[in-house]
Amino acid sequence: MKLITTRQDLTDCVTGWHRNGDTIGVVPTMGSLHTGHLTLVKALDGKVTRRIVTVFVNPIQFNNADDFRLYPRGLEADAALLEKTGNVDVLYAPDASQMYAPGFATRVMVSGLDSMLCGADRPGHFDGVATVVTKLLLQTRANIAAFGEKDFQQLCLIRRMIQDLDLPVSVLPVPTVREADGLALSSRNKRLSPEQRQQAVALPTALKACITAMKQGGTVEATLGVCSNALKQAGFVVHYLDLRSGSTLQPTQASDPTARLFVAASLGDIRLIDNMPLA
Ligand SMILES: Nc1ncnc2c1ncn2[C@@H]1O[C@H](COP(=O)(O)OP(=O)(O)OP(=O)(O)O)[C@@H](O)[C@H]1O
Ligand SMILES: CC(C)(CO)[C@@H](O)C(=O)[O-]
Ligand code: BAL
Repeated sequence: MKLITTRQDLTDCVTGWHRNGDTIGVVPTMGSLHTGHLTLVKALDGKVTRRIVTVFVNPIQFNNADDFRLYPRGLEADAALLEKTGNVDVLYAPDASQMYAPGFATRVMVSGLDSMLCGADRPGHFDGVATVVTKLLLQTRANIAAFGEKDFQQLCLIRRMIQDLDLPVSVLPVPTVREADGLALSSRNKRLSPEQRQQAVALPTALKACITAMKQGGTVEATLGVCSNALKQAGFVVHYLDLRSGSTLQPTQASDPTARLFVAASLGDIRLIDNMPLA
């Protein structure tokens, strides 16, 4: 595996690959890699001949300076983990000056999807995501890009953006990878204290209980209320808990076959998200 940190070296590399008839898969990440990320890389098996993992903690998608400052980082450990998996050709880890030259003034905005759920909670977040993902897709010239369903709203928004901008790349969605107790793997989990880690299991547990209650005929409003209280009792501050249509993320009913339950909630200053389909 080659570590590339400049745009020019990346361009040279992918230009050579395309000339040789290779197809390229990319897994965009913010590093501090875990099994969820490795599952995204594995999902590219048999679909492409070259694989790139990008690691870039994108400053413009953070609406909270402390969240950016405290975001877990560790490029050496990330490189060692990817090296061990043996199926990554390039780890692309640009620094901020490679991505945002002085005077950088452009934003990609996906209206509608960017202002609900996490977008309402984190103003500007999805403009930052859409902008950096556009740049990473153009820089890597990827044919396929893998994204996790753990960040389901991000996945919907990126699909919309790729379609709207005619970007020549297809999206590979990957189901959420979970710990044995159900907690979705997430880089921010590394910031949880042992006590918070125990509390955190309430997140998937409450979602599952909520889904069961809705399937048994409980009204959406009442069921969400019970679930929200369970989370508060476990020590969470709940930012949103909502049932949305799986394609457009509009509010929906339990009878909708694409209905998904979405949650964002914090333990201390650590904000976690999760989602599960009803069906
Ligand atoms: N548990 C998981 N299962 C499947 N995909 C995941 C999982 N965790 C992260 N991903 C995906 O990996 C990609 C990179 O995500 P990112 O680097 O932000 O990691 P993360 O674990 O989501 O961190 P955090 O949410 O704390 O920022 C995204 O497409 C994300 O959806
Ligand atoms: C897609 C992404 C790498 C853009 O910075 C980030 O939002 C993430 O890791 O999900
Ligand atoms: N995985 C989502 C990136 C973020 O929280 O900024």
